[in-house]
Amino acid sequence: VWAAKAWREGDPGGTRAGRRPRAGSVPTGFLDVDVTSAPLALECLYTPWAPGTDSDGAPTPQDCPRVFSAGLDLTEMCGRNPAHYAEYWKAVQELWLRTYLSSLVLVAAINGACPAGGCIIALACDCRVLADNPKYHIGLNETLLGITAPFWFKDAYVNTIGHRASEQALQLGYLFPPSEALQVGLVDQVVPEDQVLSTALSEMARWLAVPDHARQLTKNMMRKATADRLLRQRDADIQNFVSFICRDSIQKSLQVYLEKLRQRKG
Ligand SMILES: CC/C=C\C/C=C\C/C=C\CC/C=C/CC(=O)SCCNC(=O)CCNC(=O)[C@H](O)C(C)(C)COP(=O)(O)OP(=O)(O)OC[C@H]1O[C@@H](n2cnc3c(N)ncnc32)[C@H](O)[C@@H]1OP(=O)(O)O
Repeated sequence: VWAAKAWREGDPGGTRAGRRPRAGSVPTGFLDVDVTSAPLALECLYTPWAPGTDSDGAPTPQDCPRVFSAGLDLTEMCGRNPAHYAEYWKAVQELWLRTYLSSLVLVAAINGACPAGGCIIALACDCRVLADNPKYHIGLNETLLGITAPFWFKDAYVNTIGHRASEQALQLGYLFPPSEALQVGLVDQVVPEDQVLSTALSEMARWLAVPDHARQLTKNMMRKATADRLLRQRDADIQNFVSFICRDSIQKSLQVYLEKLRQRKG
C-alpha cells in the first residue's frame, strides 16, 4: 500500500512503516509509524500478514511475491488466551481505523493474493490497482474458515460493492479473480503485473492533484459514519470477538483450516 500526503512537502526519511509485530503488540507488521504525522511524503505500509515475513526485519513487497496479504495471522487467533485475543483485536481495529480515516491518499498496489484482512486493508485505501493474474484473488473468505466477518468488514464491503453482491460474496466466502473484482467494483483497475506500481503511482498523482483540504474533508464526510459505527462500539466488538473466537467449535475450525494450508504446501 502506497501512501502519499504531498510530494511537494518532501520526505524527511523515506519512511518505511512495516515491521514484524512484536509479540502482543500491533498485529500486523504495520503502522509502527503514526501515519497522521506530517510531513510524510511517501510511506510504504505493509499489510497484515504474508508468508515469509516472520523475520525481525521489515518485509518488502518483494519478500513475499504473489501475496499482497494473506489476511490476519491465524496463529494469533488459535490456542491463545482471552487477554491475548482482546489485545490482538483492539490492534486490528486500530489498524483499520487509522487506515480508513487517514487523511493521506492511499493507493493499494495489489500484487498478489488478497484475502480477508488483506482485502479489508485494500478497501480502506482510496483506490485499488490489482495485477492481472488469475491466482490473485481478493475478497472476504471468512465463512470458509468457519468464522464470520465482523460488521465493520461487512460495512466496508457493502460501501464498495453494494448490498446484494456483498451478501452473496460474504455468505459464500467468495474470492474474486481480477476480472470479476473489476466488474463488481472491488478494485478500480486491473493491469499487467509489471504495471501495477506505475499505475498506482499515476493514480496517486491524479488524487494528489486535487486540493488537499477539499479532498480530505470530502473523504472524511464519506467515511465518518462507517468509522463512527465501530468507534461507538469498540469494546463490545472486542468482547464479541473474544467470546466468538474462544468457542471450541471455532478454535477447531481454525485449526483444521491452518492444517489444510500447511498440508497444501507440502
Ligand atoms: C455472530 C458473530 C459474532 C461475533 C463475530 C466477531 C468477530 C468476527 C470473528 C472473527 C473474525 C476474524 C477475521 C479474520 C480475517 C482474516 O484475515 S482470516 C485469514 C484469512 N486468510 C486466508 O484464508 C489466507 C490463507 N492463505 C492462503 O490462501 C495462501 O497461504 C496464500 C494464497 C495467501 C499464499 O499461498 P502460498 O504462497 O502458496 O503460501 P502457502 O499457502 O504455502 O503458505 C505459507 C505458510 O503460510 C501459512 N499461512 C498462510 N496464510 C496464513 C494466515 N492468514 N495466517 C497464518 N498462517 C498462514 C501456511 O499455513 C504456510 O505455513 P507453513 O510455512 O507451512 O508453516
